[in-house]
Amino acid sequence: MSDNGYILLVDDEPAFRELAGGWLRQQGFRVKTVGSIDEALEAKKGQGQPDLVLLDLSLPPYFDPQKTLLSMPEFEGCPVIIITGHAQRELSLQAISQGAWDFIAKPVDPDMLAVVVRRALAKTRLEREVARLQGSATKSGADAYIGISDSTQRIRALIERIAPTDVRVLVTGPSGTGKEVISRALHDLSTRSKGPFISVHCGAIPAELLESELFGHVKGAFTGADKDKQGLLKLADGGTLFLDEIGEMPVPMQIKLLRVLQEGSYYPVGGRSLEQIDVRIVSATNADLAERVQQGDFREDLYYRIKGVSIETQALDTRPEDIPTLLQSFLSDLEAKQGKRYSLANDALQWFRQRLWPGNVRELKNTLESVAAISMGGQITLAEIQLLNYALEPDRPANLVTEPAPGSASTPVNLERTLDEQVQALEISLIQAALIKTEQNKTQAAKLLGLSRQGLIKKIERYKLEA
Ligand SMILES: Nc1ncnc2c1ncn2[C@@H]1O[C@H](COP(=O)(O)OP(=O)(O)OP(=O)(O)O)[C@@H](O)[C@H]1O
Repeated sequence: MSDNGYILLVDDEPAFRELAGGWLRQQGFRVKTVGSIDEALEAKKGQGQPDLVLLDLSLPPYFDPQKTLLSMPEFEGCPVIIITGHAQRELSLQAISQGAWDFIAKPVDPDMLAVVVRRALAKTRLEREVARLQGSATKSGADAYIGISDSTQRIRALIERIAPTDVRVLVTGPSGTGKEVISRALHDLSTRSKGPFISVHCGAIPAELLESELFGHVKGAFTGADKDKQGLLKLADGGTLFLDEIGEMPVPMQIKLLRVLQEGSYYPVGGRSLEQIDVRIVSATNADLAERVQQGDFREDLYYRIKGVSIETQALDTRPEDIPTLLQSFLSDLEAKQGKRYSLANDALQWFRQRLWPGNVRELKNTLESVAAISMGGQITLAEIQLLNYALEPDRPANLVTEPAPGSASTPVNLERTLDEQVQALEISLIQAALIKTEQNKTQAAKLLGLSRQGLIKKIERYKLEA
């Protein structure tokens, strides 16, 4: 079961602890229940700061209407939701004015509890992300890869783990999802960060030029080679060579690259003296390389050489919760660049969230920049979006909008059905939406959903979704 957040429930009624703890666990939260403030402090020592505290209002001395109403310095920075009896409504309102996030009255309605808890946790997540972004005016290292979704956070953690090692990395995922951002972050956090980061777009260089671009050439090697020229491999010496779109590298070139990776040396085109280099290779592709290997378009031995650790990015449409933080970060970049303030109206934010982004973050960023460019006084509203002729109707299929990813702030809560049943229903509707959008193209649909093609086919079979 996923970990949607860690909740500390403090209540002196054992029956309530058991019941509410059970409901919340069913919703995928990690819950620790304790009967007193002292036990809560002990729990904090053992298990660290919770993401949320649920506190029975009647527990002294933390709630004292005569003094500071709510004083929990030990839990600073973490939202506190007060649990009250009916008679304590006035006090609860006072507690909120003193900094509690919300209150909920006993007898507690499980649906309401889950909604209030999710809202509070979403707020903490956002606040932490804002603080993180503000703390890093120029984002570097893993922080440059922005977002709050589970998959983005996992990728950031992975970058931090593997960057300092010299392991080769293959970054896969749809176009515009930040594969180059990740590769750059791997370099910035590595021991090679003072060395060069050289990026080669293997698909953009004509096949006949790629060899001399990578290996360099000596004077007279071919018509037009009127002087010696260093290749990109040499330029990357002591640093990182980023091979973008490696899936598009012509097979004869793959053989030559394999030799370099095996031996750490190569001959420039037309040259006789062996060049030694020390580079870390990070590769990226939006193709399914394993499939290419099977089709004979990519050499298996090279595939295993470059693979090392794989990082897989997800299509933006599978993680819409990243959109607000990405927009916020891009707007701060624009502000820094242009020395101008921007603000994004709620209706505009909503529009960005409800649109599908087949071009992923690249398209999101470009659209935001276009809209910002024509905004009056930095105010970005639906009017600017309309002026640029974007359709205003949300184009995300209704079930993708109204049923956000499990664990996001507004997931509808239904305790009549088990968590597994609800997760399955959500999976089915997302798969159906992706198949409709891609006109039943399983490879595209799998990409959209951030699954492997094989993974999608298994799910289609399991849920009997074949048309
Ligand atoms: N998580 C992210 N955080 C910050 N910026 C991002 C993120 N993802 C993408 N971007 C931005 O989106 C644009 C495209 O990113 P990038 O070039 O890294 O994508 P890519 O996956 O390598 O695309 P392609 O496969 O087309 O080369 C860049 O401007 C990049 O800064």
